[in-house]
Amino acid sequence: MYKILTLNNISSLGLQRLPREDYEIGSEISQPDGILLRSFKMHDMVIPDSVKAIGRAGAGVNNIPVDQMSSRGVPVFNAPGANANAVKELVLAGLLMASRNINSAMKFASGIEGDDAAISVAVEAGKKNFVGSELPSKTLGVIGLGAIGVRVANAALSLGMKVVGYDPLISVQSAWQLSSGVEKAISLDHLFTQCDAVTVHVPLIDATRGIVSAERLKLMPKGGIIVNLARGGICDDTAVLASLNKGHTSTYVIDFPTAELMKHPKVLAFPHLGASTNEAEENCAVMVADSVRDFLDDGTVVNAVNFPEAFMPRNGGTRITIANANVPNMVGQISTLLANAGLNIADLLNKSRGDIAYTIIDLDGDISEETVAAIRGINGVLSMRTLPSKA
Ligand SMILES: NC(=O)c1ccc[n+]([C@@H]2O[C@H](COP(=O)([O-])OP(=O)(O)OC[C@H]3O[C@@H](n4cnc5c(N)ncnc54)[C@H](O)[C@@H]3O)[C@@H](O)[C@H]2O)c1
Ligand SMILES: O=C(O)CC[C@@H](O)C(=O)O
Repeated sequence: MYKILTLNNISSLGLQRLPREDYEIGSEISQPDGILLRSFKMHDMVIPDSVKAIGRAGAGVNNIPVDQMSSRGVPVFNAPGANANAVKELVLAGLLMASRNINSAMKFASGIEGDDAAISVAVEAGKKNFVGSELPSKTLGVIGLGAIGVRVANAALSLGMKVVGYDPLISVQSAWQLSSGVEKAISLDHLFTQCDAVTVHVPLIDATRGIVSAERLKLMPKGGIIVNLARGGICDDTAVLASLNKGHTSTYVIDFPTAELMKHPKVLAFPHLGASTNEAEENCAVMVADSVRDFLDDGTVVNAVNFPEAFMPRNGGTRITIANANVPNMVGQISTLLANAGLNIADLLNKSRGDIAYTIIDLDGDISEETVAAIRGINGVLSMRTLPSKA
């Protein structure tokens, strides 16, 4: 029986992927084998040694101490692309709200008093204050062309916008999905110079912190719109507020409000709503529950942010899995210990990613406690699991 601790509400459709005869799930579980979460901040939490896998029902993993988990040989799974459409739709909503002054116009409308005739007069007199502009007359810059950025760029093109993209690390899959109509910016500065609106879709990491800076905001034409549904910190909020106050930037659409941002009239603050659709919550929960279950049951690794992909069909015998530092002769040392114990290797898979290597070995016999301890004792082994044979 595996124990799963949930740190946030996880869609029941996802939790149903973990059969109750094999999985105990709850928010108060001690010594869990796995953790499922959404935006819970794990950095200040003591993560029990019992934890073998962490599943983030979403895209961003900046709330999880991924490096610490890597050093313990614990994979962190996420749900790539599972909420991308939801975020894309809210980005488009934000762009439309900003370019048509929808928020201020609605506030104006809801403040009108009087009978129907008076309202009609006030509406017709007041609407001139909210004249907007149409998307096809504008250029959108998309920073980060991953699951969300590609969808935003393609959708904006289909709405008639000119679209300029920037992603020096774009994946082959994203490059295939990106419309050929999206122009490539040669640098971030190049992008800001050309764009009336800029939207960010990058993870919050050292390299992306503050990339929307005072200097870059100045490169944009007057009246620009900034959209940040990625993470607080990617835009320098102080610089954006200064630009709003000068009238250079017209609107800041943000999914990560702060006290200062919320009170600003030119800020459209959403309550971290990008992924909050039934569809996205279900997609994320199902995807990540499947990854955690496949890892706990079979040692399979799919959609981990810190481990290589690894899948080997079960051959029926005992399976061992080992995560170790990606240095020479680890597999050699492991197989020597198995041979010394008289164990035959029926099948073996070894993959690496960055500093981590991961090995799955199916054995013809049962492994003893002594051999497990000897493998765990090899310098560089981060974690080891023994999975019982499967009929
Ligand atoms: N508001 C929400 O509810 C919500 C929902 C989902 C995701 N997000 C945020 O959006 C981010 C992106 O999500 P995604 O699903 O598109 O992720 P993704 O991994 O598919 O895409 C991220 C892209 O950023 C690119 N990138 C990385 N560093 C870069 C840099 N320095 N400059 C330019 N590009 C860079 C990568 O190459 C990749 O293509 C997540 O990390 C998360 O923080 C927010
Ligand atoms: O879980 C959520 O509601 C938000 C998730 C989102 O921020 C993500 O990074 O996927």
